[in-house]
Amino acid sequence: MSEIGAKYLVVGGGIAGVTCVESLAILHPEESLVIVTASSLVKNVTNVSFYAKTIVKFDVHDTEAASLQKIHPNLKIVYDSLKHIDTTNKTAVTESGTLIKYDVVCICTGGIPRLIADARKCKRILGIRDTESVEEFKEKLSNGRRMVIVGNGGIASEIVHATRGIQKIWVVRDDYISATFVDPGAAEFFQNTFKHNSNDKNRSSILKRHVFTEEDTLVSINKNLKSAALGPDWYRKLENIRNETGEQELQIIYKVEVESVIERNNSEYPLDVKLTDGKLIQCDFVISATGVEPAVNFSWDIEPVYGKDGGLAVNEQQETSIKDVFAAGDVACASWDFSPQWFQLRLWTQARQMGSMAAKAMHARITNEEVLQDFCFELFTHCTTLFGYRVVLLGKYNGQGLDQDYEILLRTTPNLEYIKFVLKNGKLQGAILIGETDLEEMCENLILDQIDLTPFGDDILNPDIDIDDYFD
Ligand SMILES: Cc1cc2nc3c(=O)[nH]c(=O)nc-3n(C[C@H](O)[C@H](O)[C@H](O)COP(=O)(O)OP(=O)(O)OC[C@H]3O[C@@H](n4cnc5c(N)ncnc54)[C@H](O)[C@@H]3O)c2cc1C
Ligand SMILES: NC(=O)C1=CN([C@@H]2O[C@H](COP(=O)(O)OP(=O)(O)OC[C@H]3O[C@@H](n4cnc5c(N)ncnc54)[C@H](OP(=O)(O)O)[C@@H]3O)[C@@H](O)[C@H]2O)C=CC1
Repeated sequence: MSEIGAKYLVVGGGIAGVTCVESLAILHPEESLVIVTASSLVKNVTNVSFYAKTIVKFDVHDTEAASLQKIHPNLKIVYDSLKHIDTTNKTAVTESGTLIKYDVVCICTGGIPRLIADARKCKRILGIRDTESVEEFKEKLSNGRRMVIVGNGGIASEIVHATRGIQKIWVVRDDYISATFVDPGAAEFFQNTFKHNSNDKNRSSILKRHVFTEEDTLVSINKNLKSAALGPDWYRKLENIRNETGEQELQIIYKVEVESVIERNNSEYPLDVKLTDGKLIQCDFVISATGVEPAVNFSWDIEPVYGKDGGLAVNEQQETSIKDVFAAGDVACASWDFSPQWFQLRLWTQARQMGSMAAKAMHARITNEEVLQDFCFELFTHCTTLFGYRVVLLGKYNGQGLDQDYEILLRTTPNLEYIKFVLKNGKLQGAILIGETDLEEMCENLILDQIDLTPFGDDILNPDIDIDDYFD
């Protein structure tokens, strides 16, 4: 067994692990650091642009792990998987038997797709996580005639938008699409893009503005995982794939789940998918885009506390229940008392923020300093692209956790923009900004400063009034 030692140990080469390494390189370049990564490619963030103080957009690429050595002269890279961690004696052992002694460790092992139940017995049910799974999906796409997509979050929305030349049956358990990210109004806004060409320059801008209340609007790695999770733009690889079947077709089936998937040998289609409403769909394969499971795929001398979602419970310093063991990214379950406008969603942004926070806290532990939680945890922010539109989500954008006690202010211009403000007691709690709204910074300020907007009434979203002037 080979043996190495380091002050800092980071496990996982996804965005959380790499950010942790990069931050430690800045905070403590003279100290020894080891990263254990199962893949020679790690994630790298570029083109960081700030829409506002906490609203950040960036690109994510694969890069050779060895390139990390350029930024950290004392970095050692172990190309292996963590097998066991002994938190009492502060040692970690990898699959091929390397023993690593550490002072502080950060677990960044990410997540794996949480698939529908029958996936265990059927190879035609696919999850999407990494480059390998996309390759398999591409192969199925180019030969398939009909696919069923299950789930109503980011991956399902992107697949529906990006795929062509195959029949798509999208099975969602909500009564509107893309429920993880948007509300029924925004879903309708997106669905117009299925019917109209959003690039049509002659579209008429009909403007609607209305104050809604809740009642009005809302119905109410593991060891086999060799590379990190994909991120923005992964679906572009799918855009040019067509098969011989011709026209694209999309059918959305609402308020149902998949009851069972059965393989058939002597049938036109190899799969029978039975839905909870009794309907039977025949198809070539099923995409299960049904969320993420934290990947705690190694053993411990002492089990740490887990969060409700199976992730490693971490406090505001990203430390687990075991001293000197930190965790960041999809594997972690945020278990502190959140600020009113923040909550956890497993996203690039949060993996990066947690990786950076963990590095600061690990450094503070080694140097006996105190560190406060980073400001970015004050406000939930997410910038993405859905159905070809820029989408910025801020704070409690869907009224999450606000009970029934909030108001919605909405402005929408079909095919152009959809703006939703969530207000409680006259103060902005969250916002959905779809399109080039240019309202990000103003919304960020209004949420963070909790300014009473009652005096402005509906003018806050009046397109003829430059609301920024009020606050200058
Ligand atoms: C298809 C897809 C599209 C996405 N699109 C977006 C998007 O548009 N915007 C967005 O914000 N987020 C997006 N996400 C989510 C985002 O990719 C994740 O939240 C983020 O990558 C998590 O980073 P991570 O570092 O925690 O985990 P991962 O990226 O999963 O990295 C974990 C790493 O740890 C390694 N590992 C696992 N176990 C071990 C072990 N025992 N020993 C050593 N190494 C190990 C893995 O091989 C991997 O390299 C998307 C996710 C998917 C799957
Ligand atoms: N543009 C972006 O920002 C993107 C982000 N991602 C991220 O990647 C990760 C994986 O994406 P994804 O898989 O789409 O996960 P998400 O968590 O975004 O969405 C999962 C969806 O599946 C539904 N679901 C869960 N279990 C079932 C089931 N048994 N039957 C039917 N529906 C079910 C969930 O419903 P319910 O909410 O009711 O549980 C939810 O609508 C997530 O962390 C996501 O945030 C992925 C792609 C794009």
